[in-house]
This record gives sequence, structure tokens and C-alpha cells, in this order.
Amino acid sequence: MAWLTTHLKTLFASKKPKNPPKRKPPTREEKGKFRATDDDDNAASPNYNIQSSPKRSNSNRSSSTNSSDITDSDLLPIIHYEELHLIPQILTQYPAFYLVGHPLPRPPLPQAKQILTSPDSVKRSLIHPRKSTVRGYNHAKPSGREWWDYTPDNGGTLLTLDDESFRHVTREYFEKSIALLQKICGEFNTTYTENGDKRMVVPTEVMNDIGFSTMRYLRYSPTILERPNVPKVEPPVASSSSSSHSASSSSSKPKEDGYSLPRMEAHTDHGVLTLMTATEPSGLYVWDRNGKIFSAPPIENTVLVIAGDLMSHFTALEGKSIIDDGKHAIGEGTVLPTVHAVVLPKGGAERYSVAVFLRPKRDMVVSKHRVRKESGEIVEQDMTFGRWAEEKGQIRGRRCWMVGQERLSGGQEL
Ligand SMILES: O=C(O)CCC(=O)C(=O)O
Ligand SMILES: [Fe+2]
Repeated sequence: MAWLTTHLKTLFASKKPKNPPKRKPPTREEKGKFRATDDDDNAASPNYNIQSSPKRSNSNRSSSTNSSDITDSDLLPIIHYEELHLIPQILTQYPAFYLVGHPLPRPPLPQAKQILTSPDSVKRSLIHPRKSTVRGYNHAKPSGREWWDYTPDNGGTLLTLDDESFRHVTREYFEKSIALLQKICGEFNTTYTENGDKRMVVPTEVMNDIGFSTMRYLRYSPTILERPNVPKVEPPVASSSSSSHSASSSSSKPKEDGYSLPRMEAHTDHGVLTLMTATEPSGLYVWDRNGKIFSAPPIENTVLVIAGDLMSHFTALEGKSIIDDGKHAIGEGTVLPTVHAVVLPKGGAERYSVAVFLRPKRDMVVSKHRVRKESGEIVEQDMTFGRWAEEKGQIRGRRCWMVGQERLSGGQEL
């Protein structure tokens, strides 16, 4: 811990108190221009400039979640591309941040719409031969959601549309986003120190190789929930009660309560970092380490960045492992994986989103795992990224492993 405390003192503490006073929400005039530090500090160090997100109206917030504790002061920071060095500290304080001034092209939201509104026959042809949920087309109809994962191998020519422009835009956004996320990882390696020397928290292979990274196009829509192919169950012949009729006659329709809105259950992503962008209506929420919820609607010209499980693993206390030591591996410089969920507001609109996941190869060894054999002997076994992610999916409550919200578990397979 000493290495980080000392380093953070040098880098940040003179500019920002350890427990900063709660920020006041910006006034309309300050919209998008609020500074988290006072101006004297900024005069000494003009680079330390965190903008809060512009004030948002309540109409952006879903009325369908229990988000009454979301107030206007719950704003995620906006970081400028020229200030990437702030990100390691920001991610220990906030569950997500918006990045502005970045070199990415326009987000491929029209391409997300194009592929996810293709005829069913086309979608069927894009399903992975081994039904991978992270390559090609998939759907989760009970959640009102469908998605398509880009396959970077073969230059992005597999399980994709026969459309040159679609392929070009998709590939370009993926490659530039991965390069951006890798650059952000580089900032972690210049921020963390050990005995005065820089500590490589993110392995070189993550920064030099696309590994098992992918990009996902998602569509959330009430029309997906309708499941038109599910045969309608006729109500049993009523004896005396008329209520049984009304209950079963709605079986092929989405229920009108909050749980039948298009959604993605709360989860953390397996990888290192995820970059996201979406259309309105938003419905994206992120949790901080104290369980506080932030609404994360799309903001023009920005992308949202969150941390995945592996970032916690990389930034765990030196000599400790999240996998073996659990919470004892968490220090003040440990970035926790961002718990996030999507719940579409009522009203029937569709939402499209794009998520780019920076992940290493599945066979990357993330830990020497200590296991006890039947004889009682303790041996070391390699824990690979792929196996770790798979185990997480099998353990109830682990999809949001830091929060342990079993109620909300769900999410994606790797
Ligand atoms: O649709 C979104 O904005 C989030 C998608 C997501 O969290 C995921 O695919 O892991
Ligand atoms: Fe996610």
C-alpha cells in the first residue's frame, strides 16, 4: 500500500483532498464546465481538470427502476482526451467516466440498427456454428434484447453482413476503440509505482495484442419481448372464477410491470476495460463501490468507459490476488469492476448500443491458483482468463461479484 499512497500523494493529494467534499451540482450556466478542483490548484497544474457531465433532466431517468436515490448531484466525470493520465485515479473514485475530444469516428449506431433489423433469415445465418454467445448473432427474448458480436479474425469477414460499407465502418471503430483502451491501460502503468519504480499493472500482452477483444452491437426493444412464435396458451375452461382468464390470456404478451421492460441484468464485464455508446432512451445505470447508482445516458461526442473484472485483478495489492485473497487484495488503488445494468424506460422506444470490450486471449494465465487435492496437498494450478470468466458465470451471485447482488444476477457468458 505504501507505494501507492506515496505516489498518489505526489500525483494527486496536493490537488485534491483524500475525501473531497461532495460536489455541488452545476448550475445551468456552469453546464458542462464545472471544475472539481479550485482554480488556484488548476493555475499550478492546468492539466488537473475534471468536468462533470452536463445537468440532465429528470426525464432521462427511468421511472421503472427503484432509482429514487438518484439525484442531480450524481454526475459522472467527463475527462478530456488530453488528460488520460487522470483516469487511474478517476476509476478508483467513480464507476465510469465519459471521454471527450477522443480520436474515434462517429459511433456505428446506424450499423447496429442495420444488422439487428435484418430479416430473420439473415440473422439466423449469423449464428456461430457452436452457438457462441460472444461471436455473431444472439438473442435473449425474455429480456427484450438481441446482439451481434464482431469477429475480428479474418479481417472481420466472418459471421457478418455482405456489405462492404458495414464491414469497413465496423472494423474501423473496433480497431480504433481497442487502440484507445490500450492507450488508457498504458496510463495505469505510468501511475502505479512500487518502491519508487513504475509498476506494470497491465501486462504488455494486453496493450500489444487484441487478444479476445470484441465489439458488440445491441438492440433493446419491446417488440423482441413479444415472442410471436410462442404459441398462445388457451386459458383453462373457467369454472367459477373469471380472473384465471385474464391471467393466462396475457401469457404471450409482455407483462406491464417493470420487470418486463427490455433490459440487461446487473453484471460486471469480464475483461479489462469496456467502451460504450448508445442511443436514447438510455436506461444505463452504473453502481459505485458504495452501492450508489449513477445514471449514464449518452452524451454527444463522448464515449463512456468502465472497468472490467481483470482491471481489478491487475490493480490488486502487490503480492495479493483477487482470485485467491478476495477482498484482502483490494487497496485504495484497486479499481473495482463496474456493476452496470440497462432497463429501458416505459414508452415502447427502442435502444441501440455499441460496446467494445478489451480482453486478453482466453489462455492468458491470470493467477497461479492454489487448490487443495483430495490428499490434502495444496498445489498450484494455472487459472486462465477464460476459466476464470467461465467459473464466474457458474457461481450464483458472482456475475456482480463485488456487490453480490444475487437477486440481480444475469449477464453474459464470455
Ligand atoms: O447496452 C449497453 O449499453 C450495455 C451492454 C453490456 O453491458 C454488455 O453487453 O456487457
Ligand atoms: Fe456489460
